Amino acid sequence: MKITVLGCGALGQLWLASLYKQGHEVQGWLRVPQPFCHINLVETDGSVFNQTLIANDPDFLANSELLLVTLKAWQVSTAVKTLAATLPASTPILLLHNGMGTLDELSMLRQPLLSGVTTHAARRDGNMIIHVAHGTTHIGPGNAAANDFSFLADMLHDALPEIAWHNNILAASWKKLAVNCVINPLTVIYNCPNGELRHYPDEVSAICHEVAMVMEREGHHTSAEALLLYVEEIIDSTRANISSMLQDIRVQRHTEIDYITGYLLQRARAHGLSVPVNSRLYELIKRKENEYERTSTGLPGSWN
Ligand SMILES: NC(=O)C1=CN([C@@H]2O[C@H](COP(=O)(O)OP(=O)(O)OC[C@H]3O[C@@H](n4cnc5c(N)ncnc54)[C@H](OP(=O)(O)O)[C@@H]3O)[C@@H](O)[C@H]2O)C=CC1
Ligand SMILES: CC(C)(CO)C(=O)C(=O)O
Repeated sequence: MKITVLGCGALGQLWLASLYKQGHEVQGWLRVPQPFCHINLVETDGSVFNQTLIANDPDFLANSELLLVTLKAWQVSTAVKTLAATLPASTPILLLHNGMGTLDELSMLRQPLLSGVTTHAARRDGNMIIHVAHGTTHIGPGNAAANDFSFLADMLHDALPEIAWHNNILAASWKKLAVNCVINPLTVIYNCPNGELRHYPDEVSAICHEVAMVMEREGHHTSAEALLLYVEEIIDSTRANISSMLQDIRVQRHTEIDYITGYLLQRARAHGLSVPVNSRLYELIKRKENEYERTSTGLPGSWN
């Protein structure tokens, strides 16, 4: 299959390497256009994959059979809209990122739109990408045109297992959103690895209660207790991790808070619900972000 991967960071390079090894024709798409991108990946077993692939070729894009988007949530909408003008109307676009809200931002696209969340872990170390842990990628249709694309799950599974297809991907996206609403802002506030959140059970529980309330109103069957159990499991299984939001704050990068807690607040407001614990966390993270972004311009607006 001919595939363009938009965003050649940690997840992007992992997918480019995996798809290339499976025999697919792949190109990367970089923010600053270049004819080639370099893939330097250290696999979980220590093996190294080095390959130079073509990049930013508009003819390749115009003939692509899949656009795989591995950008941060706040980078997605503008970049995808730009590429969608060249992409065939029948080519599916798969969004893989933390947070929610991009499907709404891209609802005008004519292409089949899919979305997904993953528990694979990869991180940058200098000019290398380290595949830290294998996981499962949950994907499903994000608009009606994508309902018939479950065959993509098999193709992607052969390249980078596990892949799970969901007819209702929003349920999986909300579960991941709940995890990120808890772990990401709290690890920033306490400046700690994920596992230390075990010392803050009241806050973890209060966030889960608010998220469960909003999820129920959105039509997803859940309970605060079920969410709490799930979040506690992830806190334990990722106990040594530095969350992506804490990493972003530490190096003064824009965070995904607008698409995580910000999205929750937006949906809560639409249902007339009050979520004071999450509102406070949102304000605290935005204040930290503003401390280093005060002078910069051109960043996307927030949901709030
Ligand atoms: N890494 C992981 O283990 C996991 C990541 N996720 C989620 O997946 C998403 C991607 O994460 P990750 O790969 O770690 O992020 P990275 O920041 O490593 O990768 C994003 C890449 O996109 C590039 N980029 C930014 N804007 C554009 C643009 N307009 N056109 C082309 N490229 C662009 C960035 O380049 P530059 O830096 O030059 O701007 C960067 O290389 C995030 O939502 C993250 O939360 C979820 C689970 C696990
Ligand atoms: C699951 C978790 C919290 C793992 O660190 C994550 O998705 C992140 O850091 O963004």
